[in-house]
Amino acid sequence: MTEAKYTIILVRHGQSQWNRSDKFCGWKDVHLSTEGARQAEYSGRLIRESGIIPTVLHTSRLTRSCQTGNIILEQLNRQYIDIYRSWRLNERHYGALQGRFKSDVLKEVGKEKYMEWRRAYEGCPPLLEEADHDDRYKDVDQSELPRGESLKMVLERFLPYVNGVLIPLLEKDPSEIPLLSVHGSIVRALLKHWFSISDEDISGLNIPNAIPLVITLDKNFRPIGEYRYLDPQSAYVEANKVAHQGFGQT
Ligand SMILES: O=C(O)[C@H](O)COP(=O)(O)O
Repeated sequence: MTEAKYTIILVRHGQSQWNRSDKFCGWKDVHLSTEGARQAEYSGRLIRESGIIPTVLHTSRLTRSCQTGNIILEQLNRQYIDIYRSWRLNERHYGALQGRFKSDVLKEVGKEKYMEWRRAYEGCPPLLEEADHDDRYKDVDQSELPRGESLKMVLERFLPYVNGVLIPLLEKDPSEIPLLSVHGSIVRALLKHWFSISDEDISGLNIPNAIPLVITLDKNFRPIGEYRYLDPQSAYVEANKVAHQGFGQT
């Protein structure tokens, strides 16, 4: 049997205020809703009960991912651990759809286009004229900042973080357990990459808010078995709600 060498915990942030109102969010810096903060607490409890205790936190530069990570660490009484933050862990940039109600976009462009923009691996939403030149991205080569992205583009900008930060940290100390408090598209991109999910199948994968999932890797950073949610039943129910966003039924 292949020996497990590394363990990684991934979690999508808790419900944001725009998740609650079914608006495209992307790089807009929307905070957690009250329910989202409660979900993040639950996430922390699940991790505590699993006994898989993170030793380092990675977040994006978006507040909802930072808030979720902080709440989880508070639940674990581990607010002292190191935190790494990067724009490369940001949600997929939703281009000109950001701030629009999902139901309005669905009505306007029809189901096929709507699903292509939301879920097709190479489906890219209409681009913004200008990238987000926010202070938090001041150290980033401005030509790298997206104006809208497909999941494929997310994977391309996220992999340098996996190979340049995440993996080297684990190689240095294999006992580290990183917690990635991130976004739906980052979780989808990472699962696609590590579990070789096809372009077609990835379009059917939806990620629930704030249900942690655990991945075990061998010494060559190849996954062992399947990834597993710490609360599979809730993950199933909540992922189904995500799938139906915009359709007026949850
Ligand atoms: O950015 C957003 O709007 C959400 O976090 C993800 O939205 P999606 O599930 O429609 O891709």
